[in-house]
Amino acid sequence: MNGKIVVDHLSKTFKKGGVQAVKDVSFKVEEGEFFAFLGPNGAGKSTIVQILTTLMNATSGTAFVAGFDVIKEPEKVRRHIGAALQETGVDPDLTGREMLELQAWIFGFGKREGCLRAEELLDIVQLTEAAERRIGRYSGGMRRRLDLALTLVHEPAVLFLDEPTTGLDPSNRMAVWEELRRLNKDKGTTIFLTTQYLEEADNLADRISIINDGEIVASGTPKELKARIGSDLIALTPVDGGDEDRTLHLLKSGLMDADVIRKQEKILIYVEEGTRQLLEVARILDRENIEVEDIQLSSPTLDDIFLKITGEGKKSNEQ
Ligand SMILES: Nc1ncnc2c1ncn2[C@@H]1O[C@H](COP(=O)(O)OP(=O)(O)OP(=O)(O)O)[C@@H](O)[C@H]1O
Repeated sequence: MNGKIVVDHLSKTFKKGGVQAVKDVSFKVEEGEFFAFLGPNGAGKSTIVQILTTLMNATSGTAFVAGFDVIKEPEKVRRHIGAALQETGVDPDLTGREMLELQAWIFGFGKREGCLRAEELLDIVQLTEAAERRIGRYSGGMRRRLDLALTLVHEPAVLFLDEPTTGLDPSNRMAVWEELRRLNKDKGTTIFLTTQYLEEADNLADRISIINDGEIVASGTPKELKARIGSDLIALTPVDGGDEDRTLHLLKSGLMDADVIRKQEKILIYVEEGTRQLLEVARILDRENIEVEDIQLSSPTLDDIFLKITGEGKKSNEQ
């Protein structure tokens, strides 16, 4: 089973609107790896997934999935992948079991084999009890789990999941996570997942690429990325804006190993040990008579991470 993905200088410009959704993107996913593309709305995640799953052509560049060229050998690619995309076509009048049996038939299973496979998959995604219910009556979480089961019918070497847990409640999200981990560890399935949730990528992926505005802006293991961005964020708002330059300067020089940046009226400080550093921040503010309206300690959001990474990009370009 060759579960590798190799993407080289891939670009996509939509004729309609002239949007360059993917800009010269290159990356590799190793066989058996759990890889996540993390990015906000409109970053280009779905476009890349559509190209890799042969549903759309790239404008330039090459992509190989499971050893086959997505442009020249789309049928071979399709035979080796499973894809749970954002808009999947399931018939709401069929039951979960019927839909799975139909999918098995599409993939060339005989009747008996198809029934057995459907039974097995219903159990895996915990839908056995809802097997005889019409899909139209499934909850959002059940639909996602059925989508997942449908992609697994033919035991694909590579699984593409486009935002598989968007809109799910926490318990259903956990159930999907569990299943994905199991598939990756026990069956060695290569998983390519897109998400807007930092927590999801962090929990599941061996490696993450952060994508923004069609470009990969950072890649690494969750640990490497977190080390780069700091695991905690202190955000403070000086009263009436204060003397921002002075405050920024004092914090930068007073805090070792912290990144201090400005975001509108706030000052953001990325640190490793937030609680300890919060005390130090308070000491500096007090000593220098800087009044603040608000000070908060939290985990960085995706927005904060982009701001930091794109800010770093600018700095290194200027050097
Ligand atoms: N068929 C299309 N025609 C024209 N522009 C498109 C088309 N599909 C996507 N785009 C544009 O390409 C860009 C990337 O969209 P894409 O759907 O790949 O982003 P995404 O990261 O998957 O976002 P989301 O998380 O919202 O799904 C956006 O600016 C989008 O408006």
